[in-house]
Amino acid sequence: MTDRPAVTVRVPAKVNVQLAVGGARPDGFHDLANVFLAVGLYDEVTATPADALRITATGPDTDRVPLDRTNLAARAAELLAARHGIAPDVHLHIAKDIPVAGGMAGGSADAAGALVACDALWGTGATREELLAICAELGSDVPFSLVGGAALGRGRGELLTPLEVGGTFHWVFAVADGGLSTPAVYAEFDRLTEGVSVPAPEASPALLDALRTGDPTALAPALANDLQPAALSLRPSLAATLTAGTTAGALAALVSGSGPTTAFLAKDADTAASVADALLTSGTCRAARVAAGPVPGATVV
Ligand SMILES: C[C@@](CO)(OP(=O)(O)O)[C@H](O)COP(=O)(O)OP(=O)(O)OC[C@H]1O[C@@H](n2ccc(N)nc2=O)[C@H](O)[C@@H]1O
Ligand SMILES: Nc1ncnc2c1ncn2[C@@H]1O[C@H](COP(=O)(O)OP(=O)(O)O)[C@@H](O)[C@H]1O
Repeated sequence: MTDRPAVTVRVPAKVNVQLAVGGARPDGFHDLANVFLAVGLYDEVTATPADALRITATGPDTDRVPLDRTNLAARAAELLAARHGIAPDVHLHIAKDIPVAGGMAGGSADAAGALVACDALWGTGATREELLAICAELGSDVPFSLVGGAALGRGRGELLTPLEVGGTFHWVFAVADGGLSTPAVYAEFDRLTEGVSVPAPEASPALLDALRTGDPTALAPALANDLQPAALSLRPSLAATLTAGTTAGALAALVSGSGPTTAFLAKDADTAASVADALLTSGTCRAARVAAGPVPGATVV
């Protein structure tokens, strides 16, 4: 154990403003055109010197977060330590605010946060390229949690091209009871598209233009999630949440990634606040959170 000071890293959630899904690949993954936007809901990962690897977590629903070595933050610490030939001795505390298993990449955020925090604590001096390679090994969404902002993810989502965004978009996120398993949602996508020829996934030019100009009224009709029918099939009650948000004045509504969190684009911050109130009153969700994006990725605080 050393007397190095603790390092805290703040990492944002994401919403997929477009999630175009291709057919299943031989390795079981799906090729994507995944347009990520980082939004201002955050987990914080604090790395403190310790005699062994230990994970703790506080926040809503942390009873559903594994505290053993299957936690993505623990796996991140182990991968970084192994590459540098050191023991992964660290206490990682996760202050969770991103919904668990909610389609907002909370576990990926914790993995990226743990990587940056351990690199700083241990002085391993990993390059950006090395960090991105470890992120891709940990999960398809983890590289984006590291970089934040907005990006197009190709391949299984890990091959990122940063995107220009010309303004701030205001969102409401309706948190559902319980989570949805990402593999189960992709499997339901496969079931629903069986016998159908699934086109190669492509980013929508209209959507990329709307991001560039920062215009929410242009972004709204371009929002698209190919996993939404699968998420709704597994969780039909989400349809009522989507309707409650658009009735309350959201420009558009969609399932966030694999769900079950639903995302509502508002024209401004005031509208987002009133849509959040209406969603809560509707009784169709457990919590409603407002957040804006884009925001930066994993950042030492
Ligand atoms: C759907 C998305 C949209 O951004 O995120 P969530 O909404 O779950 O946060 C991602 O594709 C989830 O990424 P992530 O959660 O990192 O997935 P991984 O750990 O890499 O893979 C978990 C499982 O999801 C499926 N999977 C994931 C990515 C991909 N391109 N094709 C897939 O089929 C596979 O069944 C895989 O075994
Ligand atoms: N640090 C972590 N935080 C949350 N979940 C984690 C973490 N590490 C592993 N998991 C597991 O990953 C699953 C997916 O969690 P999460 O990343 O929050 O959702 P999603 O993939 O929908 O964005 C959880 O159900 C949990 O079993």
